[in-house]
Amino acid sequence: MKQFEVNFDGLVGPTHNYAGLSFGNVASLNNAKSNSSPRQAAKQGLKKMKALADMGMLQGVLAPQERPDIVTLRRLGFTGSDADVLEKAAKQATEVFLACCSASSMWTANAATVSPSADTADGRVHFTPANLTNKFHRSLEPDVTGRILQATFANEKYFVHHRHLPDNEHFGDEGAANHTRLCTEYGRPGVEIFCYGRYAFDTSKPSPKRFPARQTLESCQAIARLHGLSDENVVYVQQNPDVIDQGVFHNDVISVGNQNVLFYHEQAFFDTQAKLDEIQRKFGQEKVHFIKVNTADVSVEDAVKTYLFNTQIITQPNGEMAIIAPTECQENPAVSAYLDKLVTLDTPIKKVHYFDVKQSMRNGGGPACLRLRVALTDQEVDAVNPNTLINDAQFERLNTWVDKHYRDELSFDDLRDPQLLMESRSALDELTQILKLGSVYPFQR
Ligand SMILES: N=C(N)NCCC[C@H](NC(=O)CCC(=O)O)C(=O)O
Repeated sequence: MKQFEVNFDGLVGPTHNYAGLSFGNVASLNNAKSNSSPRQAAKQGLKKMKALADMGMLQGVLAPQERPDIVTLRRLGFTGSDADVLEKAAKQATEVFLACCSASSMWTANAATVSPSADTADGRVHFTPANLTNKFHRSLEPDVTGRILQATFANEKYFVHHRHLPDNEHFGDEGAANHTRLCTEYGRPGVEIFCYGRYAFDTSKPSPKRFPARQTLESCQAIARLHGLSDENVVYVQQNPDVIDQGVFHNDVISVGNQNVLFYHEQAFFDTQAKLDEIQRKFGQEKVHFIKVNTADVSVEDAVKTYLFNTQIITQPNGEMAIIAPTECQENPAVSAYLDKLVTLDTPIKKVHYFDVKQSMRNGGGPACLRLRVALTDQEVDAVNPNTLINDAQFERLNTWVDKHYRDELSFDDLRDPQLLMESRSALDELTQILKLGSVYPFQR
């Protein structure tokens, strides 16, 4: 049996824009209202997908969502033709309107939590879409995310799809952005690490003061139950509330794991040593490489600015690990010096590849935000919808599709243009044919 980690990257949607919607996410607020380029954004994402496929990695793609979200705007009382709905919402409730235009489903690390078959009681791969309750614009995603995941992983023999957790802050869940898995090999049982920012029911416990903690312990526990994980394979780790207050809105902004490596900032966690000991104990005989980055080498501020930890650590076909980093890391002297040093140390990480994903970074989404990791056996890979896997032909098709449908520049005023809605729908209609997803969007049903 062969085993792989497949990255499913989010394809950026045609309304990609900067609306300043994410309080607690520094980049989102800093770039609010600047013009965006949906075409560049989608192409930057596709280029990263293609590069990983060219490195011999299995690479998938997840479709974006339909925006502007007319169904939600109607649910909120805007009436008339679609053009009327857009016009009225933009005028009468600008913030609500902008939230309904966000292309935020591109960050598929927040699409779901995934447990590989080696970890689950029934030996199938389990998916729970994230409810993303903390931000209104993101809370609109889970239903369609669930449909896209079901169309991508469609075989019940291998894949189980749960409904997202109850839509309430008590069960606030941000998916794989707060979940990482360590293992010896992808197809062997691993340790699933669930990170949370606060306790939902016990307010006497530590929590951030300035910015919201989006994920609760209770949501992590619910997902572990749903996925049939054994207590011996799960570790719950609280994020350090102080780093959430410095802009670490998801744990994947301050730590990332792959196989026997946990790469983290010394300030990332609460009760760090006890948690690392628990991880090592549950991991078993083999030693985990705990790669700690000290504040003296990289400050939390630089980590948030450059997304040093929102990198992907991948195991290449030759067995060596490489880091997929945003070019912001290369441009920052402290961070690039750190990475230059890291590859010379005695750890499995031997190389750094830099990618320009600036369009996404300006909304607080780095390389790791753009992908959902799914560890699969060869049989499970064969059961995935093959049209969602990137090869030369599919890359060419998607790149041409972006050129045909996407605008090069988008401003706030463009978002209310009914023509943009039509363009987006015809783009997505064609996309569901390219990826053979069936009718996943509200306008198709
Ligand atoms: N760290 C991970 N895994 N994901 C990053 C998500 C970024 C996203 N930004 C936004 O939604 C900004 C949209 C705007 O402001 O227009 C968020 O805050 O949820």
